[in-house]
Amino acid sequence: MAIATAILVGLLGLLIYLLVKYPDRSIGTKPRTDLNGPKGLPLIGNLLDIHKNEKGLIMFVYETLMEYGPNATYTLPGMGRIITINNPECLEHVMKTNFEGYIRGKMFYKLLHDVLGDGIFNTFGNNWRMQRKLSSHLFNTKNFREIIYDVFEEETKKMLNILDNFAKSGKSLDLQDLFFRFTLDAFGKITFGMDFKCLTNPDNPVQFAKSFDFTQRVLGNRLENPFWSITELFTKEGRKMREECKYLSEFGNQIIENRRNDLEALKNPKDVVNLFMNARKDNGEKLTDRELRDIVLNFIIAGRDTTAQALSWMMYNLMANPSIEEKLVKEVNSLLSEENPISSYEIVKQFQYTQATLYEALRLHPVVPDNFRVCLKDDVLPNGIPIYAGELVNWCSWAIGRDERVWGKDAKIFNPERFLNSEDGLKPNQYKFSSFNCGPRICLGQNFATMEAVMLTTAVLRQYKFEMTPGQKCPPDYACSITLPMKNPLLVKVHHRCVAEVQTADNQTLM
Ligand code: HEM
Repeated sequence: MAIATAILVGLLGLLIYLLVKYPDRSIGTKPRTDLNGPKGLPLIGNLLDIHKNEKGLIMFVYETLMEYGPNATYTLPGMGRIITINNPECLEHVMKTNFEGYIRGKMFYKLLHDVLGDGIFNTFGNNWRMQRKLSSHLFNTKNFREIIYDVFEEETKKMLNILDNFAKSGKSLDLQDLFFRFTLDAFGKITFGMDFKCLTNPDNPVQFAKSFDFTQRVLGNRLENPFWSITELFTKEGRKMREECKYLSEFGNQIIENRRNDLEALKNPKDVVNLFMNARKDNGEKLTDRELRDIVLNFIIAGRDTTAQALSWMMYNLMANPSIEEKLVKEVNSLLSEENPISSYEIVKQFQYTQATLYEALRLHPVVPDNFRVCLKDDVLPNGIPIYAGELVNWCSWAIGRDERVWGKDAKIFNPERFLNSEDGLKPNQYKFSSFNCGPRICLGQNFATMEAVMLTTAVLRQYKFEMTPGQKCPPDYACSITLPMKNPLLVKVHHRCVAEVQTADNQTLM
């Protein structure tokens, strides 16, 4: 009894000590009186501030940016102190000038490892350099001409057929789901010579896609739950996560095994799997099957989800802004025709207004909305703010896209012309427009995704017009994920353009 009482008193004493030591911040963090930021609670810092926000972390960071400016600070249990770098100068410093000084860190590595393993998204240092160098071979002009364009054309034709059926039947269509099917089919063919048949068998749910979506959702939840590694041991979600990760891992292994047994496919020098199978690491060894599997899965995430979400947000914004859609269709009609209904490789770059519309959708709905790095060695930002080793920096492209200090008074308005009228045009400053990331880790697939999205939207919008079915939330809610999918289906009616009714008033509500 006496021992129990002594332990209880000891624990109480420890709790009081911790409460006094960390009165407004998460446990283990040092105070930063030189920085502003939302006051936190004892021991858990700003954890509840994030959870009380419907849009979670991104809205919390946005509100912090509005109230305290681009370099504010907050704390979270498990993550420690986080300093925001929501301005182009600081982002450039972290992502380029002192590139070697910041990494994603052990905590994020562990959080993402079940799904991303040691693939390109989740590695730093030599492993990253090797994967980046090899991956970049896929994106050369020759490949664009010889493989990528042909696959996009073939898949675009399938999309046009599907839309034709929906226009005739008058049934509602989930546009977001269709874009996910399109990008997975196109990407599977280009990178692994594999047809997932998502477009040709629309009623047959692709288990791989379902598992993938589930794991993305859980990764999103993990970002907002510092205790995920414990809670997932006991929850249904945790159990399912382990099952789905196992399925994905076996799926990736199967791709590698099939390839090893397919002598014909092994001869294709441009295929991503082959590229990596033949590659040598710095120590001269070949990659293991496990390493190859991680690379395959990372590529699917990169190629499927991102572009499908960009297309969904672009279409939503066009439906909400008919005058912009009208300008885009005018451009389409000036370059495409009955005889040439799909853009050729040669003219795809001429769809400047369409590309600007895609970038504007990504400016306001960046598919990687939030990002973090851990500081390895004490550092100073260009504006004199010190960052100490172990502290995290955080930038939120979603919040930066809405900041008038960066984008001017109309920051929250959907206006593709801002790209065309600016000096940089369609090559915007990557530290201001960070939707494709920035610095040496800028997205390798930017041109790939741009070409895919422009080819598809121009062919589709020349012939069809979408109308949102009534009763849906505008703008759509975000699903919990590490990327930015819509929470609910994007339901539309499809009309042949010639008979479509013309709407007049733009609805630019975006927040
Ligand atoms: C609209 C479409 C896309 C957007 C907005 C986008 C955006 C991004 C972002 C923000 C990152 C950085 C992620 C991070 O590590 O935090 C990234 C990295 C990457 N993206 Fe994309 N991406 C798109 C499409 C694609 C496509 C289609 C591919 C492949 C064909 C691709 C390949 C990659 C690769 C390989 C990386 C890793 C780069 C590295 O860490 O060195 N992306 N992308």
